[in-house]
Amino acid sequence: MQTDQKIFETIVNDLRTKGYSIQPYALPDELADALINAIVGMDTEDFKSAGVGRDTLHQINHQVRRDTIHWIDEKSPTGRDWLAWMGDLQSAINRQLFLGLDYYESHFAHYREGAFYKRHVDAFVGQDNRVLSTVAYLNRDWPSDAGGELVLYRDEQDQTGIKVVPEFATLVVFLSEEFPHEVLPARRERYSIAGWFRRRGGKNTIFA
Ligand SMILES: O=C(O)CCC(=O)C(=O)O
Ligand SMILES: [Fe+2]
Repeated sequence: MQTDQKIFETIVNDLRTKGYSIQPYALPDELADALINAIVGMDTEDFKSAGVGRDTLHQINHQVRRDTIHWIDEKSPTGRDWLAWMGDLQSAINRQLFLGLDYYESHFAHYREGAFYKRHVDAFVGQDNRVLSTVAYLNRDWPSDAGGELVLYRDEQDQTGIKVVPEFATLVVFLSEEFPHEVLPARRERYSIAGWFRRRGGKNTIFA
């Protein structure tokens, strides 16, 4: 069992050398358990169809994504624990990479059987202040033939990508502007938390 600090250190080093990090068993068991219990215990009306694009461009596009989402806040103890843990990761990243991250937003996501999210980037150069994307998975014993993998592409040209199985407690972190990615159709219900570390009012210049 690795300590949180050790995991954060590995993530920081991965981000520095590759711009992304894939960490199985990253979330503390207790936290991941509380999160999956929270998500499964929610009513379906607590989840909204997810949109595409920001602000005025925000629209629901079922050709692009079919997940439903629920934003996480500090009202519940589990929400607080999650945001505190990601806050510790934010501090570790800022200490070593000087990204000046000052805000983290995240939502539960539920992909029903057959749901997907087509290839996209989470932020556009100069248009957004999303610096790092994060995805945490909450599916115990995900079968190898169940699909639902995240495919992370190294750049616009990459058509092969790196496949990530959405297995319980795995955490993925990557530079939002750099890595196109998609979610392949899942053959069973798929639960995750997608989130973004942001820097208000500033562009990402460190990796430019
Ligand atoms: O669930 C995943 O693996 C990725 C989700 C995603 O790309 C997003 O919500 O922007
Ligand atoms: Fe995404």
